[in-house]
Amino acid sequence: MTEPAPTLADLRREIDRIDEAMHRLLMERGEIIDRLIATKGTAQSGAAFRPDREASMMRALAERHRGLLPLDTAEGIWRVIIATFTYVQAPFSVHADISGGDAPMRDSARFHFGFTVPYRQHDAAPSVIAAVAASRGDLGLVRLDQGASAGAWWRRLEGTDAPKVIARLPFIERPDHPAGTPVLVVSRPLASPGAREVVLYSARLERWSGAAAEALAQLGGELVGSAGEAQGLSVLAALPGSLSPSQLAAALAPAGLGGRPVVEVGSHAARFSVGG
Ligand SMILES: O=C(O)C(=O)C[C@]1(C(=O)O)C=C[C@@H](O)C=C1
Repeated sequence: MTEPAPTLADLRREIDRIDEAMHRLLMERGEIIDRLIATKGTAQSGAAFRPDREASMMRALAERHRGLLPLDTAEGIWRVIIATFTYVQAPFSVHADISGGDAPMRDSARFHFGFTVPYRQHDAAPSVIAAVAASRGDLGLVRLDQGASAGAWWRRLEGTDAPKVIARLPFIERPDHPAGTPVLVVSRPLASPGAREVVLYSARLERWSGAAAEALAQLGGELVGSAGEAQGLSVLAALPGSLSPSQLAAALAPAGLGGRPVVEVGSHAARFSVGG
């Protein structure tokens, strides 16, 4: 005798059972977060965001994901869960540079931080960085694909107490990501060390040089920003964290590196992509 096919009501009961279990697990997750606040000392630091932990959680999610549910949805759900549990530990706002348009920045902010976290618009990156510097634990989002028109905003990150880059979004890169605008996340310097697989440096070049860009690429690095300044070019360079600033300086030498020291302005987890 073959089993009778389940009825619609049977299948809906299964869905209700799963939904209730998921909801109970989320509430249980909230209880763990409640205990974590004391262990982590969130109240003292005023900032709960741990980008290195989040990058590894998002990577694990992408690696185990299977089945009918699109990865976009699974990623979006967990972004909202993690961001909201960050927010309930210590409220923060997300400040976005919308000089290249509000829509992609709003999509990125909402996808990665949900709707509970306030979204504040700024007409340029320096104003985002100033807002972050004046806050206790806010995050700033600056677009990476605006070219020279955005100016050398990363120079505002120079100095020990100045905000720093702490993450690059999206955590899971892929073609057709629903919020795939490349964005750097800026915060006040983290109390605990963040991810350092990629370290970002601000430097001044005398001129543009293809040979320098090529040497940087051979080290596994890249120029992620450049903008003209009074004498030469201000650049934002990304370098694997295993390499030293002197290796960066040697790679950039064909471009006439100089005028001021190479300065670290932040770091983030290794970029991770799926598909494509
Ligand atoms: O692991 C932590 O430190 C947490 O605060 C928990 C949690 C999460 O909800 O999983 C929230 C915020 C952090 O950015 C990372 C992860």
